[in-house]
Amino acid sequence: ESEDFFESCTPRLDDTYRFYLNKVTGLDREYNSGALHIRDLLSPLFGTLKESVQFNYCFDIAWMVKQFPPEFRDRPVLIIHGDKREAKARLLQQAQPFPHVRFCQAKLDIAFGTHHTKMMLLWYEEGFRVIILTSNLIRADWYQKTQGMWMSPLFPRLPEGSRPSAGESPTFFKRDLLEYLASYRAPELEEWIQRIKEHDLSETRVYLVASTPGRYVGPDMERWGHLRLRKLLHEHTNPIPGEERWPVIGQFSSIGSMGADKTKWLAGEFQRTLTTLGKSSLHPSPPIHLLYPSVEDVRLSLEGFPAGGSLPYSIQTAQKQLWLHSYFHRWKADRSGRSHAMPHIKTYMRVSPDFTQLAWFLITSANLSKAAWGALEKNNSQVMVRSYELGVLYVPSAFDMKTFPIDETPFPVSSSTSGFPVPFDLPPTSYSPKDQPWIWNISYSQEPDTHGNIWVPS
Ligand SMILES: O=C(O)c1cnc2c(S(=O)(=O)O)cccc2c1O
Repeated sequence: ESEDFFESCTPRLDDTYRFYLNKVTGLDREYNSGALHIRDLLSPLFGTLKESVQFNYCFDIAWMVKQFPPEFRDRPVLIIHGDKREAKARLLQQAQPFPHVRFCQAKLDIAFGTHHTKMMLLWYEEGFRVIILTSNLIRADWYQKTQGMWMSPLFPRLPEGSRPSAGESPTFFKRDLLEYLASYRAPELEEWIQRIKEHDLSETRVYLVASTPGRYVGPDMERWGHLRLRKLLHEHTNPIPGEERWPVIGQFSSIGSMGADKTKWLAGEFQRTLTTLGKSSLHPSPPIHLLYPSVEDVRLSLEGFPAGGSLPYSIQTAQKQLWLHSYFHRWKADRSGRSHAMPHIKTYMRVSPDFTQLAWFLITSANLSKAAWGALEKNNSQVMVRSYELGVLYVPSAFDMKTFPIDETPFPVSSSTSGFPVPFDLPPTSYSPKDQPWIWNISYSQEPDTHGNIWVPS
């Protein structure tokens, strides 16, 4: 059957978790075995493309078109973006030479909201595939950064006349994806909602964790953002003896305003979510490790200081929350050969005290920000979400396991392990007293970066 054909001749991919890193230019080949470039994702080896949708934040349309193989380069592409006014005009102008590229502007009616969601809907002759990822559609995001993705199986078409609810997965991924797409209330997405209804998504083993802008009350509060994550952890994980010693890890590439102290959001509602395990009413305070690159990590990276152009932590925000930086750990990823490939991936997880097991793992577009995850308001009777975000949650119960063993040597990829390929080194490395978090709008001119340059933002 076509899936076997494609799986057999696609690059040898571990397809237990379907979690992949982007290829990084300049690494030993072993560290890119099992990693994927955008041209791999769009290759005929994964399907005979008919049409696609690209949800993203930042686009280089001419570069994107070139990533499709020649035989698919004129297939219709729908771009879902959040640009308005002049930015929208510039984006549409980029596609002037490409009549097969169309646009849909996502509604952003709440201030400071952005369309961060990164997803590919790929409609093939053979069926349908979904990819949820962290990379923008620009060359720099696919060159020398650490990025990740979840790639769905090939979803076959349902037999004619199947009920729309057919093809549902044990994780209700089909219902949840359709509800997310419906939340755009965009006419251009109607035909895609219909197409997905006609396919069998039953092999999906991840839960969708999405954010869509709005103010939510009552049961709607648990549909999006961190309260959605809390609900999934409550329902689909189990309490662990000694769970107060199981650290939480948050890893991200940008940081919003967290308030004057940790009780305002991070150690309050957000920590309550990240420490949820099953229906235990305990509210443990396990260690929380936050991974965000230091100035030295950026200076010594493959890209050098320009890597910091995608780590937009501003001095205006940082100076209001110096308390946050005591949680920070460096970006160190020798296990994937990516210690010098700055992270644009975002991951959150709960690990065992000896860092050999996972209680759950999330890859998402969501950075450490209230805009992305949502914040409770009105005496906790309402939650406000500003941005579109999208990620997938792995829980052991969806893989008939109690916990995920961690694969400490994920590269070169090998089909033998059943371990989860956590992309960075565990345990995390705390900042040294001299380390400072990378801030993108101040100067660094004391020591040159790997390219011999200094950083003087305009
Ligand atoms: O991937 C994204 O969704 C995303 C969003 N925003 C970014 C910004 S900024 O809009 O916050 O200034 C600055 C640099 C990189 C960014 C980025 O990579």
